[in-house]
Amino acid sequence: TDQQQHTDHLDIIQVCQNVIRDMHQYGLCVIDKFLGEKKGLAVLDEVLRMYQSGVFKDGQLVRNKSTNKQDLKTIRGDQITWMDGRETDCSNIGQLISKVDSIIMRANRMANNGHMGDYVINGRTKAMVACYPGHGSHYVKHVDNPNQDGRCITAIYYLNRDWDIKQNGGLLRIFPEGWTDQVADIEPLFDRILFFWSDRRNPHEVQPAYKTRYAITLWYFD
Ligand SMILES: O=C(O)CNC(=O)c1n[nH]c2ccccc2c1=O
Ligand SMILES: [Fe+2]
Repeated sequence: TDQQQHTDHLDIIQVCQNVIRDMHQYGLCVIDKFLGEKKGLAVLDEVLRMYQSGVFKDGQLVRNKSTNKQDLKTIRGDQITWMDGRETDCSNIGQLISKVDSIIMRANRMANNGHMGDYVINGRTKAMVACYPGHGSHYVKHVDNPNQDGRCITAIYYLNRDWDIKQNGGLLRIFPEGWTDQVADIEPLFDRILFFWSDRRNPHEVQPAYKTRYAITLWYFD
């Protein structure tokens, strides 16, 4: 209905204003209930089906001090697969990607007074679907784009229902440059999306996860 389209349109504008404000103030932005339960579950189903089909590349081997003993054991880190969202039976992932695209592109236009970091976003990577298989799999502290490879915004959509950070770990901790002794702790909760500047302003780490942890990441270029 055009009433529904009207409210959807207002939602998008509201979301874009939040993204512009938070990116300008904090260099990061978290939005919950991004797709809504129904569409979020549809995306999760497609990711789980892909994971079962074995298309994910095996995560790199990570040496990991085991919790109790000091001996080093190797565990598998993140397992990933790349997709453009046009694959068969992945239309919901495709719709997610289009929604993130429209928000980033619109926010970039709306913030023409350089409030989206003075970038002119003109493209993005494919979508990287990542699975941390649990058993302590993690990602060491890093910067996504340390050497000006063109990526300026990281967008991560999380798919983890009933995630209990105390039991399951897998916290994303960002160490925003310029924040003295403060960090941003982001739980990888279902239907949550996170945006942050991809460069040295946002070193971050994925803390050890003890339950399978899924996320879809897009990097936008300027
Ligand atoms: O999942 C998260 O909360 C954050 N995740 C990351 O920062 C992250 N960053 N860079 C990567 C590069 C290759 C494969 C996986 C990754 C990866 O999960
Ligand atoms: Fe990262």
